[in-house]
Amino acid sequence: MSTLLDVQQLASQRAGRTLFADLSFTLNAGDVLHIEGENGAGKSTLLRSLVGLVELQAGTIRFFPEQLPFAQEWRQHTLFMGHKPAVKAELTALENVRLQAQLTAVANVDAWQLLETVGLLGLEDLPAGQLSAGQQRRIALTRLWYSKAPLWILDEPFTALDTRGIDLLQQRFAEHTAQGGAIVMTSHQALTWRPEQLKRIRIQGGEL
Ligand SMILES: Nc1ncnc2c1ncn2[C@@H]1O[C@H](COP(=O)(O)OP(=O)(O)OP(=O)(O)O)[C@@H](O)[C@H]1O
Repeated sequence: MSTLLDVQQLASQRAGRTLFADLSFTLNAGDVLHIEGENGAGKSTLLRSLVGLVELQAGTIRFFPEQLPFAQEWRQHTLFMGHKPAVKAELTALENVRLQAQLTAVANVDAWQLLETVGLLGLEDLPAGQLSAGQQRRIALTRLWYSKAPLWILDEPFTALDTRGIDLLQQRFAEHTAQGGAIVMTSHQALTWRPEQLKRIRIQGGEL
């Protein structure tokens, strides 16, 4: 079974408070890792640490393949989505989808097809700032339908989605893992889909 991510003995502190310590896990092809914990427990900090956006107090993170230089490595290997949908309010839905594809250097993306997939056809010409929170989330999530990255790191991807949106996203997760991808995600909601290879970590008061 191929390993995509190996994390050993991570520790993180914020304002002198230990969020987590001695955190180790390995992600293999097909794995879904669900990070759970109350507000402020440190879930986002952990995901941001994995992609180098937050400094760690201790630990090692190894992405595979290892032969790539680090700066390129996680970008080519990993898709990271933070908890706020990264859309530009002044651009239309269609322009946002195209811009996201350009920024991730993916060519030949059919933006219209993506909008249809996520249920936004008919809204393509509206500025994203005039769309609802769930509709903006759907724009951001279109990346998941063309990403070639095997490892997805997703902070609260279900936020603001309705039931159909959550089902759609979980179907996409199932396809991704069936093709050998892996997912690390936070969510306050239990998954309604039961992945074959589900791992769970709960961060609570600095304990795991
Ligand atoms: N940039 C920052 N500087 C200082 N402290 C921070 C910073 N970002 C987060 N924190 C603190 O780190 C702790 C963990 O925050 P984090 O966002 O990781 O929690 P979370 O588990 O993702 O919470 P939520 O469920 O509310 O999204 C919080 O106490 C927060 O105040």
